[in-house]
Amino acid sequence: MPCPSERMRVEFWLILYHSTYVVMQLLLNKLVMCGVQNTNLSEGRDSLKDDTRYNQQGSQSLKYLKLHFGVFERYGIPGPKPVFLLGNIIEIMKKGQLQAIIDWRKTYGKAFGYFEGFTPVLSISDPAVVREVLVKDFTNFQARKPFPLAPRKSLGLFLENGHQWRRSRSILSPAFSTSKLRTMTVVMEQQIDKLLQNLGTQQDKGIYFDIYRQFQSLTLDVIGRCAFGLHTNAQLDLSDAFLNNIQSLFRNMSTTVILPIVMLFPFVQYFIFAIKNVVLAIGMNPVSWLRHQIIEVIRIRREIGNDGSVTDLMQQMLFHSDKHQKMTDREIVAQSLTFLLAGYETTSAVLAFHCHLLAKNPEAQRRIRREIKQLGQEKISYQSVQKLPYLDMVFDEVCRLYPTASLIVTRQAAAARTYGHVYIPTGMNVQVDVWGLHHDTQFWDHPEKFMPERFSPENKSQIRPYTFMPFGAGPRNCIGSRFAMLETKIAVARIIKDYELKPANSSQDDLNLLCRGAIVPKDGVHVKLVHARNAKAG
Ligand code: HEM
Repeated sequence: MPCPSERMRVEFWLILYHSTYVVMQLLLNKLVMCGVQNTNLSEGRDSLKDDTRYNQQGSQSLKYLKLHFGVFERYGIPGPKPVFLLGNIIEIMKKGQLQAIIDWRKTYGKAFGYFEGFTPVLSISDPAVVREVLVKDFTNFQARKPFPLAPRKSLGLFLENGHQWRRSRSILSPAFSTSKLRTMTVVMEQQIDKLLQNLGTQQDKGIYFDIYRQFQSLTLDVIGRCAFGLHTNAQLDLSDAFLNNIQSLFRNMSTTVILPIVMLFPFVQYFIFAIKNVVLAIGMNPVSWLRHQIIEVIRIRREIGNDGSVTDLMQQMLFHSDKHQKMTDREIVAQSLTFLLAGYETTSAVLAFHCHLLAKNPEAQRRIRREIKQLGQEKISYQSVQKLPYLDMVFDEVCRLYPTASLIVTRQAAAARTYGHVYIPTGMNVQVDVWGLHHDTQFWDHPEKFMPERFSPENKSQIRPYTFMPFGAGPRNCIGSRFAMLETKIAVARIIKDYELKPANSSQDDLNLLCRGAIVPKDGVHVKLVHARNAKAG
């Protein structure tokens, strides 16, 4: 049942929709094509543009819209019936995007179509089709689904497409090489020391506290320092300006009223950009604040120059040896923002999900602790964390149960394709339903149970390819996956070595989840820490 505030939100949107409808009608004829361009469904050989009915009636935008909203029906793709102009946005807003997709998958199966407002999306959770889209036929699915409200220029790696994406990916990939990661681990370890100090204070108090908040500060300090040499101090100072601006950016993302409007009427973003530029110019926006900080870092780093002593992401962008590979300041700002946000949000959620599941599974904690003991005096570091096979299994199982980035594995078809029974029209947006794949009883025994043994070396080889993808797959997979795994494993190993995690409420089996790009624990993860030497021996 939606809570009253959610209901009020839905009602607010309906009223807003009706009151703007008349105005929209006046604008529709001229502007509908701008919106349609956003989905690219009108571009391509067998798309709507080639549809004979569209050609006869294309000049009449209302009839065009009917064809647009009939795309799945026309191609025999099952899915929830879209409401004219609203698509399936009401259900998405009522339940949240993740829950809506989970429910639709139960009804319509492994390939179904829905409308994110105006944008048609084909959800896929058939591993054979997923393999084609993400890997084998990647050249046809290089682009991501457009993100409503994405800036028009300087998108950053996550949203870039085509030549720009290839260029950025080739410049940025070396920043995550094994030797660079080894260097970054030293910075991670220093920040994890601070986390442990903070946890020590919480343990002394003997109270339940939200450990997710601690992880948000940790991951910001880690990515800030490892990637840009930024001296954020989010762990020791909760009023750290970086932390506050990033938190308000994500808060705005999940509560903004603008996003659903743009989903319904993509052309509205052209007006919003004009307003946004004014807002940015007067510096009232967290993005604007973050941009200014990054510009300042660029200035300082240029002044210091490249003495070869720092080899982070910023250095990679500023001082690339190949002059054709040098990035403009505008590009550097966009890439930096992308990495700052990606590094902060996903990893902190994954750390929090680890604590939630480990707190409920004390035997798993004991096994990790025993494994760490076998390291003897060896410090938990880049090398030693690779020698903890059970921790690896736990990491995979946590990411299977809570694939925090499952809603961002999207692509757009450059040309139409048919794989088995699944037809993907030109320009169609494809959402790989990672959550559905990770929780499918066809591929996993008791998928809702926490069972790290599924990922033991013997069992791992039995896992069907493309049913487990916490970091996506193919050439566009997560560029920061090894960085995130290292940070998570070192932090979890250090915590479990010293502390036993106790769940705040053992009867609360399911976390409330919130989708705001990544899937995060809505109300945090509340635990209590008991010093490991006082915990019951296993
Ligand atoms: C546990 C933490 C993380 C998870 C679960 C995660 C997951 C993902 C997923 C699922 C994708 C989309 C892949 C696809 O479409 O096939 C992605 C893309 C991306 N991730 Fe991560 N990520 C994590 C941490 C990070 C970190 C720490 C960074 C940066 C240091 C990062 C930077 C990026 C970027 C830039 C992309 C876009 C890649 C492209 O389009 O070429 N991620 N991530």
